[in-house]
Amino acid sequence: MITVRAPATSANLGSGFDVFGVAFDRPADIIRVERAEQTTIDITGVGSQYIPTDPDANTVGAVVEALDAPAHIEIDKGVRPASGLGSSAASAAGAAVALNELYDRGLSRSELVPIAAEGEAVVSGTAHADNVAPSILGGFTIATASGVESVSTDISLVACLPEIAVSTRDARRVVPETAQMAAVVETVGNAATLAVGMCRGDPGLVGRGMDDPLVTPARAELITGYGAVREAAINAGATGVTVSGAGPSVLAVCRARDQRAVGNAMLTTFDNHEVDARVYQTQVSDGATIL
Ligand SMILES: Nc1ncnc2c1ncn2[C@@H]1O[C@H](COP(=O)(O)OP(=O)(O)O)[C@@H](O)[C@H]1O
Ligand SMILES: N[C@@H](CCOP(=O)(O)O)C(=O)O
Repeated sequence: MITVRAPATSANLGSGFDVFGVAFDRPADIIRVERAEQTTIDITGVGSQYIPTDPDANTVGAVVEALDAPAHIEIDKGVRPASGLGSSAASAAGAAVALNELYDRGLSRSELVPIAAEGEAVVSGTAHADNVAPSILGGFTIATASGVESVSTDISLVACLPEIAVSTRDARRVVPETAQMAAVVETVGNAATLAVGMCRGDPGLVGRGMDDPLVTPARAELITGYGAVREAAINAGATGVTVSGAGPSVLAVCRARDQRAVGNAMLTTFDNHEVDARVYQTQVSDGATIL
């Protein structure tokens, strides 16, 4: 049996829609795989009652197909589904790393990224790799059609998960199909600023580079209290705030000393809007580990 811990992730980071991602130190999914004639899936943990065990509908099933690696797969969910924290991706990433090891396929971590992304196509309709890349490689990742880059960095994060479910498939439907050139120029500038900030470990630059006029405004509408939560986090010291992935989690970047205040401000503000929430104080961390 092979056991892998695959971390939650946050994709987009505002200006990097479908491209940027970061790995968290927690929460994480635990994936156990054993060789079998037929693929079967058992699921426990947070939100497991909402996740299909049919391999054709579960993200890990697509990974089994792509690696031709039938197995009995146990998924212990630490990452709530429909959270904006890469829940479906964590399972796919963990399965890719685990099955590659179990069947001795010899693929590199980078080669596993497009394979795990096939799982995302099952649930959201698009094989976007911006969650599976950091869950497999760790750090801050840039996933494009021509490959994936990863840098490790020391950046503090606060992710606030409200008790609202937003499916990635639904949240992709509100993404505008066209964009004004001025908004594209602004976004490119912000994305470049963010990438430099990650490389320098500078939360001020990362936060400044998170602003996004293209996708985030439409997604923010799906999250009760988003505007007020964002403002409260900034007032508490966050250097940037955006929708995490497709939502409903809200992601803040800050200095380590401000993490607690930022998290409390976000929780209190969701509570003022009668939304229960929980907070993860985390930092950009390593990718999947074989235990
Ligand atoms: N292994 C899995 N883990 C989590 N969700 C899964 C898995 N396989 C399929 N799903 C389905 O994917 C959807 C959640 O994925 P998604 O909407 O992308 O949310 P998230 O942002 O949490 O990844 C749910 O409908 C869930 O049933
Ligand atoms: N780029 C994707 C990311 C979805 O992330 P998730 O954590 O919500 O699954 C998108 O924005 O649709």
